[in-house]
Parts: sequence; C-alpha cells; structure tokens
Amino acid sequence: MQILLEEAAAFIQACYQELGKSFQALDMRLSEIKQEIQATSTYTHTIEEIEHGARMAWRNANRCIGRLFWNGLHVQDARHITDPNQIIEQLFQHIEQATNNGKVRPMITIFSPAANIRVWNHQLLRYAGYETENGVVGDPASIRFTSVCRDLGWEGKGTAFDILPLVVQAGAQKPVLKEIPASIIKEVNIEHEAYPAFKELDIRWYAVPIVSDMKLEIGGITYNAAPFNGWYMGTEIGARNLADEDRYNMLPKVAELLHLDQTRASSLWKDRALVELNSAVLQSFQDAGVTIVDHHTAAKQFAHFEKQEQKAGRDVTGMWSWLIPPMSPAATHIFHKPYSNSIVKPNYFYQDDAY
Ligand code: HEM
Ligand SMILES: N/C(=N/c1cccc(CO[C@@H]2CCNC2)c1)c1cccs1
Repeated sequence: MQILLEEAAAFIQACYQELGKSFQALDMRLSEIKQEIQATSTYTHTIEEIEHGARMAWRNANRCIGRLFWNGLHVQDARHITDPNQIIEQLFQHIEQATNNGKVRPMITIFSPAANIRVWNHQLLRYAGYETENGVVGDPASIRFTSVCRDLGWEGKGTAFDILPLVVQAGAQKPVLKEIPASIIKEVNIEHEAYPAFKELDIRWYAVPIVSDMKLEIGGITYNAAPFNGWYMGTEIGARNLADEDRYNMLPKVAELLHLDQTRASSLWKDRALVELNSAVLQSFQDAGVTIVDHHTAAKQFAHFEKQEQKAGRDVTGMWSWLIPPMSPAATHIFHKPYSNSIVKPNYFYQDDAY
C-alpha cells in the first residue's frame, strides 16, 4: 500500500508537470488517489494518465533505438474489455490499425490490469516453427509456442511461413485460440533488384512487429496485457531473424546465389551476404510501401532524441549492447559513446511466460 502510494505519487507528479497541469490539479489528484488506494488497495488511471504514462514508458525503454517518436504513440484504452473473445477482436483491430495499409502507426492497446489477462503470443504476428525428422521448418524461435498451439487444437499448414494463431487467457479460464484473418495480415516478399535469384529463396516477412508478452508498469499499476508496435529497423529482419543460425539461417543460401567463396572466412562471404540480404529487406519493404528504417537513419534519429531530451532537462538512459545495431555498429555514433542503463519508470518489462 505504502509502496503503491509512493509509486503513484512519483508518477502523477512527473506526468502532471510534463502535461503542464496546475499545482491545484496535482494536489487534488494526489488526494483522490490516496483515498482510492485506502478504500480499494489500488487506483484507476485517467485516460490522460494512461496515455502519457505509456509514452513515458517508451521514452524510458533503454534498449530502444526508436525513441525519438515517443510522444506520438497512439494509445488505445481497452480496459473495459475483459472477455477473451472480445480481447481477440481488439487485437485484430490493433493489427489492422497499426498496419494502416503500410504506413505503420506506433500504437499500444492497454487491457484491464485487474482482469489478469495474458496474451500468450510473443508478437501478434509471428511464424510457426516445426521440428521434423529432417530438421526445423519455419522459425526455430517459435517451436515451443507452436507446439502449445497444436496441443490447443491448432493445425498449421507446415510451411516455413505459417502465421500463428492468437492465444488469449483471462485469469484461470481456458485459453482462447483464434486464427488471424488473412485479410488483415500484411507481408512483404523479400527480393533484390540486382539479383533476381533472390526470388528463388522464397523468403518473406510480416510488415508489423507487435510485441505482446511484455508488461507495462505505470505509477505502481501493472498492465500485463499491453501489446505495442512500432515499425521494423531492417537489421532486425535481415541481420537477425533471417540470418541467425538458430533462426532462418539464410546466409549460406544468399552466399550461394551470390557465388561467394564460402571455403574461407577471410573472403568475408558472411559480411557480403549480410549486406545484400539487408539491402533486399529495405528495398522490398520500401517498394511495398511498408514503413521501415535502416540502422543508419535510426541512429541519426536516436541522436536527435538525445539532443531533444537534453533540451527537456532529462537524462537519456540506454543499454549500449542493445542500442548498437547488429550490422556495422561502429558506423553509428552510438558505438562510440557510453550510456547509463539505469531503470526509470514508467517502463516496459519482461514477465514470466504465461504458458
Ligand atoms: C517506431 C519505430 C520503432 C523502432 C524502429 C524501434 C526499434 C527497436 C529495436 C531495433 C529494438 C531492439 C529489438 C531487438 O533487438 O530484438 C527495440 C527494442 C525495444 N523497443 Fe523499440 N522501436 C520502435 C518503437 C517502439 C515502441 C512504439 C515501443 C513501445 C511503446 C518500443 C519499445 C521497445 C522496448 C520495450 C524494447 C526492448 C524489448 C526487449 O527488451 O526485448 N519501441 N526497439
Ligand atoms: N521494431 C521493433 N522491434 C522490437 C522491439 C522490441 C522487442 C522485439 C522483439 O524482441 C525479441 C526479444 C529479444 N530480441 C527479439 C522487437 C518493435 C516491436 C514493437 C515495437 S517496436
């Protein structure tokens, strides 16, 4: 109780100061919250508080290079929805509205903190992973969740790019599983203007990353169902999801079609394959009219964010090892400076797996 009151007061003070509210408004709200906590052991955020709180949390996300746009986050208040089927409908709406025909809108949908709702998916859109006798088909990162979906009755087509169903659980009720309608799923075929052979790799990726397994903490209140999306930075797809050996492991196949010498590491065949794969990702998304940012532009935007925060009198916190991009990190300013990884709230945090 005391801790909740302290966390609430700290948040309200910062939030109301940033929103330019009067001292009276602050004072009134603080005593209102104090009474509510004393009466009910918790308190309810206003729309304004939850909207600015979610934006502050993005601004405080130490591992995020995309924070320049923190104050433009679209916030959907879904705290009134507690039925799992209606929650799934709300998640379909999130996918549709965030995708916005390719002009990706950074958005978060916040469900009730009291209804103990969990979205079991890591991201609303993600590919299935199947362990077969001749190796893994699809995304190895999804193997466990895919098998949980199959135990719940889901049957995937068995291809390397099967979009997984949504799984939502409210409290101790049975989880509800539902296939995402194809009409709201946007994907991009990865091709390369200079190498037509890229088409034969038959690779594609989904347009919008929507993280759905983290919790949002604002003023002592924990929202453990609060899916949020931005747009992709190209290296996430081209240098990690499609490149890692324990993901789609595409570098040898890309090197093959580029006729690179894979017998000597010193030929830098992996590096050449990485550059062309990442170039293909960027140009394919751009040609498809889907928002994406290259890691150099993203680093410049982050530099702008750092200056903007300094002007606002706030310290920038960050986690260097995550802020540097996985490709050509030393070609960005981030590599050449230190960041303090202190944790400021509101913020987004990992939580125990729901399954
Ligand atoms: C608008 C475009 C955005 C871009 C380009 C971007 C970029 C990134 C990248 C590249 C990462 C590292 C991910 C990884 O290596 O797996 C990241 C991490 C993160 N981002 Fe952003 N981001 C954006 C928007 C957002 C938004 C809207 C939120 C929340 C409201 C957010 C919150 C976070 C958080 C919490 C992490 C750390 C995730 C973890 O610890 O696993 N980002 N971001
Ligand atoms: N571009 C993005 N990238 C990510 C941001 C946060 C998390 C993730 C996925 O994180 C996984 C766990 C650690 N790496 C992969 C990806 C965004 C997703 C949602 C908002 S922006």
